[in-house]
Amino acid sequence: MQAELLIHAQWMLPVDPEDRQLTEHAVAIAEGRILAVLPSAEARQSIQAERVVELPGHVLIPGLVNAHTHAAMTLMRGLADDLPLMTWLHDHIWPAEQRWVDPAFVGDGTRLAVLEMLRGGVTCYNDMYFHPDVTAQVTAEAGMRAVIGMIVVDFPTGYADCADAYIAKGLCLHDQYRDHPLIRVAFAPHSPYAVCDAPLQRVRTLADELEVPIHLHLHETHDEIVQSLRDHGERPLSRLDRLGLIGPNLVSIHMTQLEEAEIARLAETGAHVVHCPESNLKLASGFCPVARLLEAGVNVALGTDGAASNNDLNLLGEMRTAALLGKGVAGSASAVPAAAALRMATINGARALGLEDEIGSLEPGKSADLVALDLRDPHTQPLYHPVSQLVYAAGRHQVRQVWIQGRQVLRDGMPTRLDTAEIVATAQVWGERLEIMG
Ligand SMILES: CSC[C@H]1O[C@@H](n2cnc3c(O)ncnc32)[C@H](O)[C@@H]1O
Ligand SMILES: [Zn+2]
Repeated sequence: MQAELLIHAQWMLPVDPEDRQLTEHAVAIAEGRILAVLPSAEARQSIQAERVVELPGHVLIPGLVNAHTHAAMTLMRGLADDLPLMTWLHDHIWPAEQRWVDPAFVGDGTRLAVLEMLRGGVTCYNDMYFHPDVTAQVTAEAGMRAVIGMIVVDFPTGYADCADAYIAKGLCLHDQYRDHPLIRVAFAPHSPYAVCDAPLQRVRTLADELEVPIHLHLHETHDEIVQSLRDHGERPLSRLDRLGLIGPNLVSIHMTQLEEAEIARLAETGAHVVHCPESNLKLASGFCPVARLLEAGVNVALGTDGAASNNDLNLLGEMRTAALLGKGVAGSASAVPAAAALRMATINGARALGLEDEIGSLEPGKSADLVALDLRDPHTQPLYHPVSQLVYAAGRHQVRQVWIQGRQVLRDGMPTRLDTAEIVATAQVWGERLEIMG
């Protein structure tokens, strides 16, 4: 068999249906796709490769999927800490966005986010932010994969002035990226409290027509439920159900407030949940019942949320937090085991975004989106189970090599297509501006 690239790793976690932990295996790649996953000894005999990479002491995993973020908010990292959601949003973040967010802000903030995520082994992210055309362009230039939100809110911003205008701009973006190999789009109405019934119904119709996901914040806090009961006489999930939005293309973010019947409804309709444990902890929003959702058969993915409420875009850290918090919330040490956390950060994210056939596991036919971490550091030794070291002990500095569609975007810890010094210097200029102008 001929391959362009053959990667031998000491350990491999393919995130296949059996959750295998492989030793001394190789991945053969051609035209950006995985041709085969096989024992290294066999690969050395049967595969003629143009390039061979040896990774002793490394674990090879599928690229991580950050299933919910606001990439450009990296420029607001640390701007308003230690506040509850509504104070944080209304008194700090939304005023700062009205003042500062323009295409230049989004371009520079997204570049910083893409750099941070690639260095942390994230190869695909699901975004919701203003000027998504800029987010898409910066991401594609960096060779990264993303699902870009066609955002909708009822209020005017520098990006659009009413819900119909947001939708119109989103549809242009959809047309622009129709056949792009790395960029997909999804509808991203902010939340049930920021979008009224008519545009939500329009989003549902268009999402069905275009076969794209609907990505929105949902049941993030107890206050959101109280407000919906007051304004609509029903809980947000019930309102969305009545409007026809609950189904297999719904990607619901947060879900910290859930009753048993609601969990059953999510399972029955095939809706997805994205758990953002660190943002939920930092804003004291509540606890997503991850173990109960998984048990009920709901697909649960993982997201960081934006860097203004986390404050990093570290999906390795998010896996660890999800595994630890999942046990605490369920009152069971066997809830959300390491392998489940890894599934949430890979294949479950891919499934939520409609990319399950393309990414999320190391299986023949899928895109070669791969991450290698060096586990020879003292704090990941000795090694009994690679998945345990990966989820409970490894850090982002151990991410050494990253490929997306077989193209190397991180080599020996250094980005191949981004200028780190320039991106950091630009972020510092924005920091000074935001700090001085208030
Ligand atoms: C319409 S662009 C996205 C919008 O969402 C805001 N945002 C960031 N994090 C959260 C969160 O956890 N809950 C609700 N809204 C959030 C962001 O600042 C943008 O305005
Ligand atoms: Zn969010």
